[in-house]
Amino acid sequence: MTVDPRLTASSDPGRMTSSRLPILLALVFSSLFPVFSHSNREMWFQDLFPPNTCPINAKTNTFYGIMFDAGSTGTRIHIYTFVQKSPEILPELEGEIFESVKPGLSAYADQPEKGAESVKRLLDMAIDAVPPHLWKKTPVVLKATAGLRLLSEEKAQALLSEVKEVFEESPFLVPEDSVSIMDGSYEGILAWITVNFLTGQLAGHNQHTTGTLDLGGASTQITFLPRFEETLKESPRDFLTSFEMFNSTYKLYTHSYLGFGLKAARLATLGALNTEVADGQMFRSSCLPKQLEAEWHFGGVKYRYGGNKEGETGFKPCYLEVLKVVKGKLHQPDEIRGSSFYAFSYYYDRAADTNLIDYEQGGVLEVRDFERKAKEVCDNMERFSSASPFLCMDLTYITALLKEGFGFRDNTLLQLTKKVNNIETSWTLGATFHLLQSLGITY
Ligand SMILES: O=c1[nH]cnc2c1ncn2[C@@H]1O[C@H](COP(=O)(O)OP(=O)(O)O)[C@@H](O)[C@H]1O
Ligand SMILES: [Ca+2]
Repeated sequence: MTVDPRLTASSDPGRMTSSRLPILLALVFSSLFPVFSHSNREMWFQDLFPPNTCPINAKTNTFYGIMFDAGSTGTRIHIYTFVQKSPEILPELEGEIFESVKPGLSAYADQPEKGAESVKRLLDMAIDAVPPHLWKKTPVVLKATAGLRLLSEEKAQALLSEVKEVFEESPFLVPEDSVSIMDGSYEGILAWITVNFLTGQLAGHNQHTTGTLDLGGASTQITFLPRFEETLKESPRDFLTSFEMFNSTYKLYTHSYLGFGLKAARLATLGALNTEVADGQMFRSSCLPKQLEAEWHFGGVKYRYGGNKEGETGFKPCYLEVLKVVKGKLHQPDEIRGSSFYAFSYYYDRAADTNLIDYEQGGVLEVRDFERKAKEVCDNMERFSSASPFLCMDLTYITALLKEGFGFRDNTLLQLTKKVNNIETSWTLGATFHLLQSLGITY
């Protein structure tokens, strides 16, 4: 078994990223709202917060937003702190407290109360982190992604309503719709907002925004701002979404492919996705070590899997297996071939696991680096036997997804990033902006 490095990184309860982003964020905010001056300072507030709550006479104050990411492999809490030092100065995103638990909510499909308990444990951290006098003004929201999308409506609803109860028993502000399954297109858009906000790209006129690639356990998203008319014309209608934030409208290309997350892809490669699993049934693959036989739990189901005892193993046969999962299944927008993208989640984790990038710093890779590493691992499985038995399959899937799925070139650049200025590159920050905007919360 490999240790998910994110687990160790996040096992320090109450870790507060000490980062302050005053300069960058003040820059971003002021460019987003360039007409700011003492006399028209309401201008930017009106965009972020409705005028009736504009803190024109507010003194220095801090406000918080709590966003839960109920992912397919884990549940995470992000507690964001914003500081507004004076009415003349724009609020700053001061920091983030981040913690996670495994497994994700969908693993509690048959025990919704237990699932809600895992949320409660994380929420208790927020009770410690947010000063009591601000509890009532601090919104708490949970958005679930692909894990819950794959459950039956009934099981998903049971989990969500247990979580809602936990929220309602808490001292925080519980907005309407505080617990829901997020639409896949929002997942992509909000991650794009987060990354481009944190890197200061939203400050200009959308000239240099960067596309984002998120590879979750159960689904994967691709999002970018099209530059060419062709892309707008040639893309399926539901891949293009207009989204308003910070007083700008972004017409983004975004799509979430359900069942194409890394762990769902393992099952698809094994031929076990969306099938009734018979008792004791064994799923074999040339992407796994020959002698391997083991069990794996995902989404509340137990799978038995193993290597091709007699048959072939290695990169070539593995690539052919994986290709069946992606070939012809994804839309390939021409314009992305020459662009560079930010990539995170499992792209990051697997690159870090195999020393393609530094775990803390991240790095820049070409698509072909994943292929090179996949060959190295798959053709020498015994050398990598201490790592996850799925390492070869995962790297091969990432290679096939990028090349044959999305149609990236071998030399397309990927910026692997886990954090920007000490803030997690997660859709949750974009979602928190959206939340604050809709609630008109400032302190
Ligand atoms: O806040 C975060 N920052 C960076 N990576 C994250 C964060 N939250 C989750 N991840 C990454 O997301 C991946 C797991 O995907 P997830 O469980 O969210 O599945 P899903 O998106 O398909 O529901 C892992 O690579 C994990 O490290
Ligand atoms: Ca996710």
